[in-house]
Amino acid sequence: MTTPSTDHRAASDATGSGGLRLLGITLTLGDGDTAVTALDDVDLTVAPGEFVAVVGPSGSGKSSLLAVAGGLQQPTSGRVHIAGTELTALSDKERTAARRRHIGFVFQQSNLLASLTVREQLLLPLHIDGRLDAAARTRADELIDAVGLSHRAGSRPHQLSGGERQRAGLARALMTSPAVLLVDEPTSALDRVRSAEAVQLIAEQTHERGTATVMVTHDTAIMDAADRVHEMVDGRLS
Ligand SMILES: Nc1ncnc2c1ncn2[C@@H]1O[C@H](COP(=O)(O)OP(=O)(O)OP(=O)(O)O)[C@@H](O)[C@H]1O
Repeated sequence: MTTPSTDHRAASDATGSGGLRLLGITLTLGDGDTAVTALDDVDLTVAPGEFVAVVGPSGSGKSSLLAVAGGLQQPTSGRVHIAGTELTALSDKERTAARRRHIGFVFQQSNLLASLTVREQLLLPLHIDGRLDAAARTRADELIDAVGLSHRAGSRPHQLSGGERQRAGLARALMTSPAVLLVDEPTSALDRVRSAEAVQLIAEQTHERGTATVMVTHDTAIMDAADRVHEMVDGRLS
């Protein structure tokens, strides 16, 4: 039997200095006759500073992959390592804390808080962590500018278009420079120019800040911007 310290070393070795690693991930959803193998023995390593795109038909398991990689869903078997920690070995409470600290999510539904302005959405996570300083405020303003929302910094979600809400969600996810960034089809509500800008921003932040980024997409322009493209078919990644 290994000691906790040995386990920790093993976890660090699996990801080097950070990044994301999925090892032998299987996810079965539903029971009995209706059981579906959403993920079938998936291995994926994304190094810090690497931008990986995952493409595949509807129902192939792409959203399940992001949910497991981000600790939102425990796999049926296999291990997830993020930033030197084995996410799948943590308690629910520890996993929630690790998720807040290390992972940025950009989902199609931006999940913005209705009562906060765009700028407040970005500052809130740092405020909760007691890390809200002048540098954080400057970074918030830079990111709001980078996603083209400077004129909307004081607006609340109901005053924004769908594309603007998505861009605010992207800026918020980048705010804490997460070790791992998980993006679900970020461009569906964006026009082509905005979409290219959003992808460019994600690629830049990935490379500059050493983020391990996984983006699920159907968009060939995004595939061109990615360092690597994997295909998902019937829960298997190739
Ligand atoms: N709660 C659930 N219970 C049973 N099966 C599920 C459940 N959620 C998803 N599935 C099934 O798991 C498989 C993978 O779904 P998933 O949402 O990961 O695919 P996807 O590639 O993201 O699809 P899309 O591109 O349409 O969003 C599908 O066959 C889906 O029907």
